[in-house]
Amino acid sequence: MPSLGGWQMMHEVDETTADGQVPGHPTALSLRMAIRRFRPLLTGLRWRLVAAILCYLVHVATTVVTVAVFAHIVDDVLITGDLSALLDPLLVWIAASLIGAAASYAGAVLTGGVTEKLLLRLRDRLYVHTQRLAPHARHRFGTGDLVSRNTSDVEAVDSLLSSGVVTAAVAVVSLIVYAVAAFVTQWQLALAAAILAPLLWLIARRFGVIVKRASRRERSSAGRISSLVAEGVANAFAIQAAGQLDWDRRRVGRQSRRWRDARMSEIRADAAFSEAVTVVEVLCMIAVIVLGAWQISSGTAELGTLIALTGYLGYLYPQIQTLGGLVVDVTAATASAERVAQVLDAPVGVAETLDGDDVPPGPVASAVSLTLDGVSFAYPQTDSTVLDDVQLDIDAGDLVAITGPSGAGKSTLTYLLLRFYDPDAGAILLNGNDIRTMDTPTLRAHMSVLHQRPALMSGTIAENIAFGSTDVTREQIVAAADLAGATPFIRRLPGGFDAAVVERGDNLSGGQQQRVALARAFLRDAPLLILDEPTTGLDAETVDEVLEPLAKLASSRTTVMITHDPRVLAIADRRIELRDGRFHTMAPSA
Ligand SMILES: Nc1ncnc2c1ncn2[C@@H]1O[C@H](COP(=O)(O)OP(=O)(O)OP(=O)(O)O)[C@@H](O)[C@H]1O
Repeated sequence: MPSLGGWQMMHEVDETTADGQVPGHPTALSLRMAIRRFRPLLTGLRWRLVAAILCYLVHVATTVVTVAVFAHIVDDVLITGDLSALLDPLLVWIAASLIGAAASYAGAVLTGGVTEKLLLRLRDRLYVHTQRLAPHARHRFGTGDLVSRNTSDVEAVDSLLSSGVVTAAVAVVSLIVYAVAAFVTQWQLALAAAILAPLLWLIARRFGVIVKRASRRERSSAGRISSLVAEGVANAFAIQAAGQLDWDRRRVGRQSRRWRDARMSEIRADAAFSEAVTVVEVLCMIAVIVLGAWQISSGTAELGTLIALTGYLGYLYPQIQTLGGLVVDVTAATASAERVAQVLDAPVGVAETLDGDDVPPGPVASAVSLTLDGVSFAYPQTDSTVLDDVQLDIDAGDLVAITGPSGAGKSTLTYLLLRFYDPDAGAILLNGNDIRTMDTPTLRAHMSVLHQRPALMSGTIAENIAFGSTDVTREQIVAAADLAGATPFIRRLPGGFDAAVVERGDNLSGGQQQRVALARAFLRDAPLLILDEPTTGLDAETVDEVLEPLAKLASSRTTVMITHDPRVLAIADRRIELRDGRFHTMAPSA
């Protein structure tokens, strides 16, 4: 495993800059760029958005009708006292309200459908990309931060597209409709009301910038909190055993306070924006009422006209407010869009993995030889060579043990074999074929990997054994467990093969976990076995128990085994030490 420096363990690492950007992830997006970037997600959904907008416009039209009807009732019924003229406008009012309600409902359902579909698409794309990140890119983000980007940040992107687009389109068109209705009703009063409207727009733009800066810091802090919590939960026992609960609490607390400060900036800007808008609105209304009262007193306007105009303005101002709020919200959401884009822009293991999505594993050779031919490698954006022109030939069926000091590059070698990276120079050959010429799923179908800590998932024992194999029967699962010597302990579990395994297999002992992983490798039956410290952390007795099935598994396969354990080294055909970027053959007794 890549070593985690002591400094990192003891000090909180926060790479966030003052405005919430993370160095090394420089994807800064303006609102327009963010929309352009994610717009392809709307493919095939645009007509639904248009339909939703049309529905909302029908709703707007019905509100215009109801205001006009009310003005008519004031002038022709309430002022004149002619009750016989009341029925027709009332019927129109009721009909318009019913149509408006139905249209608004349809608009909400259509928008919701688009939103959910869009979220589904983005979540899927982001998660697949996250899972395929090159190891160095994954480490740079941190687990918790990636979780946060895959959950809350993804949702925020939606406000840029589906609901944002609908809300903006509806607000703009409604604004035009209400403004036209207001101008038709009484243009002088409408003009007085319109004079202050651009001020609202300027206020929204200004607050948008402030909120975006705060949102960036808030999102980045939220991601950092997720990372610290994920790390803390995973290391809870070690933290308590080392008496570091307080230290752990303090570092989460520090980040929580940063988050709170960023949230307070957002809250202050949001509240100030809302109040500024209200003040401007009140000024507009006062202007209209003063001017309207003067016109009525001088006989140039009727009461119904003034009521209709204030009615239209009553509908119009919320639209301006919505648009202004949208500018603020959507600008803030670009902070999340940036974080999602940063992951999507980060490098994956090898480019071919993305294209290999649906490629079924091709025919897998039953035996493979492995050659490292002058392989050199340095991690991207570093200049320290990990592997330097290494040469290795392993015949089909041989077991080669690789040892070497910490940081020598043993785990890196497994990354290269699995093609999370390609060598900078030289080639890795499987049966004489450069692995770069194979599609990644087929290449990986040739391999079983066993880690020091087996990758168990929540599910049942049987599901965990079957992980990585397709179309397997219960009999095959049991047979694999027999070969791994796992059946006795599995049978003792309540539920046997259907017993529950919790996240990371934490309800099984280290030896039991390793045997489930061995059973998994037996079942997968791949010709190349990669073992990365398979017995580290196991006591001597458990190592003895695991050793026999391990040797059995390796006996019919080509095996690369990273280990320092002398008992495990003893079963190897050859031992090689990786030191200073080169392989050094060790004497059999070493
Ligand atoms: N993601 C990464 N980005 C940059 N450098 C890395 C990365 N992962 C590992 N390294 C560096 O590459 C070198 C080899 O690391 P690697 O994890 O392969 O060593 P190792 O032999 O497996 O060590 P250990 O036995 O301690 O697990 C180390 O110097 C390490 O710091």
